Amino acid sequence: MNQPPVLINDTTLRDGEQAAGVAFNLQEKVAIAKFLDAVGVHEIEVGIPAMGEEETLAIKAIADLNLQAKLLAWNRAVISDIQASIACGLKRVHICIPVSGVQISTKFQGQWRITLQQLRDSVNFALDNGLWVSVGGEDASRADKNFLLDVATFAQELGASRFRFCDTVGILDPFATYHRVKKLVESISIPVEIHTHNDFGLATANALAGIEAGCLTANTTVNGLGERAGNAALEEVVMALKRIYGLDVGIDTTKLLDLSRLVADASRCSVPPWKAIVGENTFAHESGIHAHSVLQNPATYEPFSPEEVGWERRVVVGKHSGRHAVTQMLEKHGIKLNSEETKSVLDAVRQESVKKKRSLTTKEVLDLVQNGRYSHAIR
Ligand SMILES: CC(=O)SCCNC(=O)CCNC(=O)[C@H](O)C(C)(C)COP(=O)(O)OP(=O)(O)OC[C@H]1O[C@@H](n2cnc3c(N)ncnc32)[C@H](O)[C@@H]1OP(=O)(O)O
Ligand SMILES: O=C(O)CCC(=O)C(=O)O
Repeated sequence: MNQPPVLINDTTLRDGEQAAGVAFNLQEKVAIAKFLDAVGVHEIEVGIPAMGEEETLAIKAIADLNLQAKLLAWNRAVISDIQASIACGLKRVHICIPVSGVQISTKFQGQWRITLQQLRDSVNFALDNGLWVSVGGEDASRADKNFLLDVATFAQELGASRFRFCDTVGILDPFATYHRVKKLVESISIPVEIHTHNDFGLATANALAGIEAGCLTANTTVNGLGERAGNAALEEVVMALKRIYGLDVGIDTTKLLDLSRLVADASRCSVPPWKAIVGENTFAHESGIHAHSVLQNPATYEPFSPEEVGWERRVVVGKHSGRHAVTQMLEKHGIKLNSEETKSVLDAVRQESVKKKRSLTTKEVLDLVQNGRYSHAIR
């Protein structure tokens, strides 16, 4: 098969797990890696071997699975970090160095030459040990533009096979992302990866802008889990590429919901109902005008069919319902009401929904009909 136009390098097991309070155990890490691989994710950032034994045991267990997906571990520009990655049996490493003034002054006391020396030493060490190397420019979005290009060129000259552009604190918009990444892509010959954060709710849009500007890989996480407001969500990037850009990256989208549930469960971070692609309301219709149309033609209010991402469509009855949805629900249960009776059921539904603060179950609607004792109701 030809290589897809864009590769997904999923970092749920690294940046996803960095979300405050999230801690996967070995079994969960292995299950998530297997699922990512099964849906066709091309690369998995499995974690940070420098964290110690618990983490390295999980990473080794994933490496032993011989998955189709390529595995890489995250490292600082520190030789002992690379040694820890090698000890896990990994063949690919990602090596991060800060590139913005604020990061270099805080972490390296402003000594950018030392930062670059550490990068050189760690990349050389990795290459000498036969590893494939990706270099990450942490806080690239706040870096001096020329310095960023110098670092990326330096990484390329050292022998890195990829450079990751990181919008570490999520401060770019898609337009700025496009221009900055395009400049980077045009300045180096190794592929560029986009890594975005969601501090202003723009992570997915910025990941797409990076891809549009020429990135070959996008760093994503399931459910957008990750540091602070999270990362670009795997399911959003994949579906936007498929449905907005017409780019099929070879991922089985029908499994995205199950994958989301697995990660929500393991992370103990539930997904809000309105969350794109995997939120429980994404294919639920309550409003009368919507339900009336969707019952005839779902395309009126759905961008694509629910089955494409593992959902089923739901038309629910609640405060905003109109008579068409209620009539359809009742007729399915052999109940035919005249228009006055339907209106009266709708009034009761609205009151009950406000009281319960949710839509009603079928049984609750049937009970309302029963309690209304409509003479025309046949069962
Ligand atoms: C933007 C990102 O997401 S970067 C990824 C961040 N992820 C994590 O931090 C999660 C896992 N981290 C950890 O388990 C630990 O922080 C470890 C094992 C990596 C390091 O732990 P410790 O040695 O206890 O150091 P601590 O975390 O307190 O401080 C970080 C150290 O790394 C240095 N450092 C930070 N980034 C880099 C880098 N890219 N390259 C080299 N050194 C770095 C800091 O300057 C500091 O150095 P110092 O100990 O000499 O002062
Ligand atoms: O991989 C890197 O270089 C840094 C990654 C990261 O998590 C970030 O910058 O937000």
